[in-house]
Amino acid sequence: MQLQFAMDTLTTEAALDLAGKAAPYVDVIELGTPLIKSAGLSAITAIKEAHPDKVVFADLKTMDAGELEADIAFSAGADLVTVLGVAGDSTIAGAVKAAEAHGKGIVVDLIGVPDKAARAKEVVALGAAFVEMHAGLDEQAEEGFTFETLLRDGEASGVPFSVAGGITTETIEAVQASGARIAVAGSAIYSADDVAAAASALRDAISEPASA
Ligand SMILES: O=C([C@H](O)CO)[C@H](O)[C@H](O)COP(=O)(O)O
Repeated sequence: MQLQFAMDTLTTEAALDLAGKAAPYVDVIELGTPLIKSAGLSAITAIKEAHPDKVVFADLKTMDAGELEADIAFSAGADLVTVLGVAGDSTIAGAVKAAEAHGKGIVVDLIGVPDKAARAKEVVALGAAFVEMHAGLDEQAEEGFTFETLLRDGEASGVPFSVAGGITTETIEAVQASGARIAVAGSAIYSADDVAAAASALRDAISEPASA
């Protein structure tokens, strides 16, 4: 299983600093939605130029204009771009068309999708590289939140999936056991006093070596 670092910070400078500290321990560097909205597409270019050996993930969460939005993110340097699973099939198909033109990939974020396992099958059939079983920051803050359902949905989907939703060193082993391709960790790394140590601890908690 691979480790993805989601940077929900607001400036390119902060993102470059975080990425520099965490990069030795992670496979995928994600520019979070708030970062891209705040700093713009140039933040994607800056991260890719600083880390050309890493997979750069642009969390656009596109809902419409799939081909256009994906195209501008790939042109800026992204390797993977997200489209929302609640978007229409034509939006996802358009984003996949842009990915094919660039030789890159679309990830469908299933945040807010009621039946994640069923939608996962549909969007992979449309050409998505994989899906993200995701509970967002607001859902995580709701009373009684548990991400166990994300793991069950991932297993039930039968398609390649990542998991995001407040993953920590205490929970990452369960994510791996679910068969996830990638564990996405944001606040567990960027909110830590020692960012490098937090990323390293998550890496150490993954028992199998990183694979492509
Ligand atoms: O995608 C995310 C969220 O919607 C804000 O952009 C987070 O990056 C994702 O949830 C991972 O972060 P943590 O939940 O803090 O691990």
